[in-house]
Amino acid sequence: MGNASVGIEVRNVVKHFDNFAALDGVSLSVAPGELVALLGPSGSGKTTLLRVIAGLEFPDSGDVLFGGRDALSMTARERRVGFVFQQYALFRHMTVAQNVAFGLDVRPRGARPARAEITERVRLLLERVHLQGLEKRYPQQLSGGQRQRVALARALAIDPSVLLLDEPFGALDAKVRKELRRWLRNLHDELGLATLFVTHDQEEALELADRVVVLNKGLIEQDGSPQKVYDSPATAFVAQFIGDTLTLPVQVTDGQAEVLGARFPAAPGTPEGRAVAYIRPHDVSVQPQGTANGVTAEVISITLSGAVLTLRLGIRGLGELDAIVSRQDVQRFDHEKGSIVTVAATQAYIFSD
Ligand SMILES: Nc1ncnc2c1ncn2[C@@H]1O[C@H](COP(=O)(O)OP(=O)(O)OP(=O)(O)O)[C@@H](O)[C@H]1O
Repeated sequence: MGNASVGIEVRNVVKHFDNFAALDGVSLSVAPGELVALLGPSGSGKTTLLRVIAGLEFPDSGDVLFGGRDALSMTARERRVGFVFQQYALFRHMTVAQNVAFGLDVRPRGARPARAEITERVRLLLERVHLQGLEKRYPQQLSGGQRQRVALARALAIDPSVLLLDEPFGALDAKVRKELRRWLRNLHDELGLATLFVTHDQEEALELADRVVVLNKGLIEQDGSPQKVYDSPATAFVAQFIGDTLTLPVQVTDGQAEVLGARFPAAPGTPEGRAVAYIRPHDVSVQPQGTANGVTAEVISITLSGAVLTLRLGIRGLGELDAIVSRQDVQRFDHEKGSIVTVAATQAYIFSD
């Protein structure tokens, strides 16, 4: 270990497959020591962007810089990218130690460290990913989470200049994913590399990253802190993609629209007239009828979802809407199936139709 970490800069990258623009002019940067999540739905271009950065795909136009140097003129090997894939990345017929050593073993003789040095490096790497003692196991003798940690150790073995992770926890169950998220965050902080982490899981992106870049159809919709992306979605796509939003039709007048009894500003540039309000179930308040401003609704069902309850509400003329409320509120207000309640939005995002 020991090569200085470098930042990644992507400038206006375009990549077509036939006539289809997988990347349609993408710019982003990842500073040394920064962990950036690239978040987007399936097919939005996330993997393509990682492959362009890694040197596995060549862009039609645009630039990729590592530490200010033109990376497009370097081969994939010269870029020294640590890459972790979603799954199937380990060699089944090789032990854990052989898998981790792979990137060093395949180097030409002059550039290959001595056997003893490789063995020692593998030992240190396995310690770093908390898998010491498992050198002789084969991948099928490991849990999914352990396999991905081996994959990370293998990516680190080449002493990478940057780290690219393509849905590394995508195939794991929710509990393991959460544990590995924290573990990865700590490891990233120790390493101080520029890390770009691809995910389609908004919760993972918001919890893990210093910055979230939302990609849709080959274009960046928003690039900002997790809080900014969550609290101030820049586009209708981000509003809809983050936070399990519900939509309601609204009318914009004087740059505002009434949503469930309260007025909220429309996004800058939203034309007057028909528009769409995006509301998160957490931003819907449910009170006993007549005790607050809002609209009248009927509780259609109540579902327990962990520490909170989801109330499905029927609003005449508008349809159905979910509200997430605390158990205390449900008890305090005595909400039950069939109750008539007053519903109000505490936050809403309004974009053109
Ligand atoms: N080699 C290729 N040839 C043709 N089309 C491709 C190729 N690679 C990717 N694409 C297309 O480019 C688009 C972006 O693909 P990409 O794999 O980058 O998306 P993604 O956001 O990583 O999706 P997922 O989350 O499903 O992996 C998709 O429509 C895909 O079908």
